[in-house]
Amino acid sequence: MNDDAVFELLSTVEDPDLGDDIVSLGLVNAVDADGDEVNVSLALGAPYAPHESKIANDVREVFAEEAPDIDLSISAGLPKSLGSDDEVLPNVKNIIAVASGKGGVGKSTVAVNLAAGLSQLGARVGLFDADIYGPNVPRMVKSNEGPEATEDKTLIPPERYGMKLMSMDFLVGEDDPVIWRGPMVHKILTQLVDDVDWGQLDYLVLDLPPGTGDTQLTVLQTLPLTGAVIVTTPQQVALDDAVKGLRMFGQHETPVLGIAENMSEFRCPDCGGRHDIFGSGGGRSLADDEDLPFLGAIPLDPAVRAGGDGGEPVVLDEGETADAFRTLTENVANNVGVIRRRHVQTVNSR
Ligand SMILES: Nc1ncnc2c1ncn2[C@@H]1O[C@H](COP(=O)(O)OP(=O)(O)OP(=O)(O)O)[C@@H](O)[C@H]1O
Repeated sequence: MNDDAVFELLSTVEDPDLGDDIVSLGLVNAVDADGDEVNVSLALGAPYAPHESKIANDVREVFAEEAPDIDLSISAGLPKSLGSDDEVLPNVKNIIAVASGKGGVGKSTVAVNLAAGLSQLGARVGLFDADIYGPNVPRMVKSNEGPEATEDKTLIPPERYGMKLMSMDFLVGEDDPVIWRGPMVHKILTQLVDDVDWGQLDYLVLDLPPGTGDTQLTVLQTLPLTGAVIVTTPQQVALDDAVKGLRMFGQHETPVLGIAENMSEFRCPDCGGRHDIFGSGGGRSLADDEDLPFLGAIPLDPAVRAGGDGGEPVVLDEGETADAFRTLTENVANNVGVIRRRHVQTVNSR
């Protein structure tokens, strides 16, 4: 088989999001056909995202049907020319910030379950609790041990549920009130990023503090974010604040991966009824109004709080709420993939 024949087969594989085939979109980095052996390198940027796995599977299927004798191997990754030349976190493929306009809407809960969900899919994940004023991620994953410091003062993050963890909570006592001024926020955040040995990661999930203050600004200015997930509850006050968060990311040209609606409906374990305690559908209509993806609705479920307090993310369980978190995780990963592939496509079509 020669390169042209390989390209012809590849051009029958459609991208599920971008509405064209992978060859026309420029998503084939390279083809190496040598007799019965064919290597294909695809420009995929969101490891374990279901839609990107589907693209790779579709390629395998086309070869299995049309050229069953070929020994096919597929590698995936962004072309080198597009790889980040950022000095900051060069071994981290994607950085996802989880943000909310308003406090208490479940942003940390979503960040923890998203990170655990990505890890459950098979990805290499880091979870960075950047909520310096109220770091509660360690409790939500029951991580009692802090990082270890090596001789050259690098911090080795502890691991829970396969995720590498870093939190302000490891550096200050749990009950110490933290009062940081702007420049200190900047210094501590850059240290937490630079001095930590994250290793190779597919996704680093950041739990930002609520609102649009110093920390958010510092993160936007210092970290090469892939995109942001905005968490809101369905009621109007939360939605109004979520819009402010959206605008902040817009001003810094950070893509928004979508809107997640938390504490959606309450499923009463006693009467079996469904109650909209904070209203309903607000997250979805915000997403529609802003022309952004809706990532999913997480029910108001006592198991979520118990999971948070008990240190076991609900996404790792069974049931409807766990399924809702899994759907959210998959949608986030798929949208990371869309951002990555669209970038490849744009650069290729220049
Ligand atoms: N879907 C849910 N069902 C039930 N309880 C929830 C749900 N989501 C979050 N909670 C609970 O609500 C509380 C607040 O959640 P969380 O700490 O994640 O919010 P936050 O937006 O990160 O808050 P902060 O503003 O302090 O950063 C926690 O006790 C959490 O367990």
